[in-house]
Formats: sequence, structure tokens, C-alpha cells
Amino acid sequence: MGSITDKAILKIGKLTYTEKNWEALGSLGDLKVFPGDKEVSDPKQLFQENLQSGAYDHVVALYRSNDSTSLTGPFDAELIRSLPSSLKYICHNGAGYDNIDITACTSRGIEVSSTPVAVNNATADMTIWLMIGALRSIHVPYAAVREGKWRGPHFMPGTDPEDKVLGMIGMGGIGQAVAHRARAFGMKIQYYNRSRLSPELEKDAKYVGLDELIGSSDVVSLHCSLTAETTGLIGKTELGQMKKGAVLINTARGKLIDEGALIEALKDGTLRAAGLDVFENEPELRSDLVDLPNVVLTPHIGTGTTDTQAKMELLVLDNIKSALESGKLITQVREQLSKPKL
Ligand SMILES: O=C(O)C(=O)CO
Repeated sequence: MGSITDKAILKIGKLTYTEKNWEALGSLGDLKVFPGDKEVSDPKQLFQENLQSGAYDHVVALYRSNDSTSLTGPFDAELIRSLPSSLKYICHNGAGYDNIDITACTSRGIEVSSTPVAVNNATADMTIWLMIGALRSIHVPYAAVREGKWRGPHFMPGTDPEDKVLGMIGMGGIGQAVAHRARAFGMKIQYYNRSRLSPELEKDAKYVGLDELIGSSDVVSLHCSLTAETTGLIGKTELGQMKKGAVLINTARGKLIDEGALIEALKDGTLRAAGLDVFENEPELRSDLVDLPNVVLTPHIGTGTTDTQAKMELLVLDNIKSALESGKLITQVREQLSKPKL
């Protein structure tokens, strides 16, 4: 067995709930942290300098997150080319990993894991919160009551979820958790997905084509990943095909929707309302979106509970441990598995 110093593990960003579990990984390799506790004016440059100086030359596995993209830049093909040749595993904290170029990782022999399942319930809860908020036109009275204006000048009664058709685009773990909750509200569920679910998972949900879903749902909710194929999935054409007065919910990724076209559809009444947790250029928000009275907005906090954040961190560290001990990631991304997962 080699000394532990011939292997290192790199943590990019911070862990909030699992620092002890991180320290325990010290039995498997030297622990390195970027950027650490000191103030850094240009973390992206420092990260590049560290890569070039050989500071990470023995790193075999690294921890990163969606948030740590602001410290390093996205893990695109260029950044992946500059990672040390020792690197075998990127263990990502996030169910979505659109800021990692998986093809570039695969061709360099780097295996990648993400955090599915751990995110399902919190993201589904947020989806329901946004959906009910949008159906109840909550945005104006919610702000008005805090400003001492009671219901505000233009209170609009909402609509009930009961008997409405919920169309889910993407029916993986989060989609199924949303469907489970929506059934309790008496909603009828239909879905579009890469592949049809088994009868046990599908339950009473109807599997339909994308056009049919868009044209026949009272609420359309997005639960698919962002890829080259799904970027701009909901644009002017699709919004024009939606039922007059329908509601659109997005807790997946902002770039699935053409935000300019959405703003027009919300202004001209094509859509009744939207509930959005994610945005095209987050954390920047368009003022013409924020100013609309018929959008319910949250700042990408779908998984923002202590329980879920802790589960996500732990799953990433468990992936690192499993990879270093047995050469196997627990939740490797589906693009790298021969049998695609839902
Ligand atoms: O898990 C993810 O991908 C997130 O976006 C967290 O909210």
C-alpha cells in the first residue's frame, strides 16, 4: 500500500454540514482545499495558477458544487483539459450537472457523480409551493400585506389545483415526487419523458407526447435536465401552444425557457402566471420579469433545506469514499453508464 501522500483529494468551496466526514477522508489521501479561508480577489485565476504550478498534481478525486462554479468557472472542455492527469473522479454536489462537460470528462477517463434522489423531496416541495402560489396569484397580496397595503390594489382570486391537469416534462425522481404530492391536491397527472415509466412508477399518470402535453395541461412543470437538446425547450412557439391562462413552473434550469418569450406571454395573458426558482442568467434577473405582477419568484432554493443540503453533501463524500476504496462511484452520471438511468 502506497503512502497516503501519493494521493490527494481536493475540496472546492465549502461544506456546511459534513466537515467531520470530509476530515475522515484524510485516511484515504491528503486533503486539499480551494480556495480555503483567506479572502481571494480572483479565485478563477488562482485556481488556474494552482493547476499550472502542480499544486494539484496528485489529486485523484475532487468535490465541487453548482455554487463553486463561481470560484473556478464551469468545468467546460478547456478547464477539464487543464486538470491534473492523476484525476479520476469528479464528485459533484447537485442533481443537475450542466456546468460540467461530461463528454470531455469521459474522453479523459474521468468519472463523474451527481446527487440524484437526495434532492427529490425538497425540490418537489418547492415546485408545489410555486405552483400553488402561481395558481393563487399570490405575488401581489404577499408583497402588499408586508407593505401595510392589505391585499394590494388589484387582488385577483386564484384557481384551485383540484381537477386541473398537471403536465410534467421529465418524470425522473423529482418529477415523481411532484406527481405524488399533486395527486393529494386532486390533480390529474400527465407526463413526457425520455422513456415511459414502469406501471408501478407511472401509477395513474398518462404518458403523452410533448406537443400534446404542452397543448392540454393547465399547469406545465419542468423537471428535465439542461442539455444541448433541451435548451430553449419552451419558447415562443410552445408558449403559443399552451392553453390560454395556463401556468408554467420551473424548478429545473432557467435556460430551458426562452425568458424573453415567457415575459411576453405573461404580459399578453397567454399565460395566467409563472412560478420560477431558476433563471436564464442567474443570479442576474431581468427587471422586466421581476416587475411583472403574475410571477412568483424564488432565488434557486429548491434544495435549500438543512436536511437536504446535508444529504447532498454526504452523498458526494460517500461517492469519493466509495471511488477511492472500491473504484466505484455510487451515483455516476447516466451518460457514463451503459444502461441509462431515468
Ligand atoms: O441539485 C441541483 O442541481 C440544484 O439545482 C440545486 O437546487
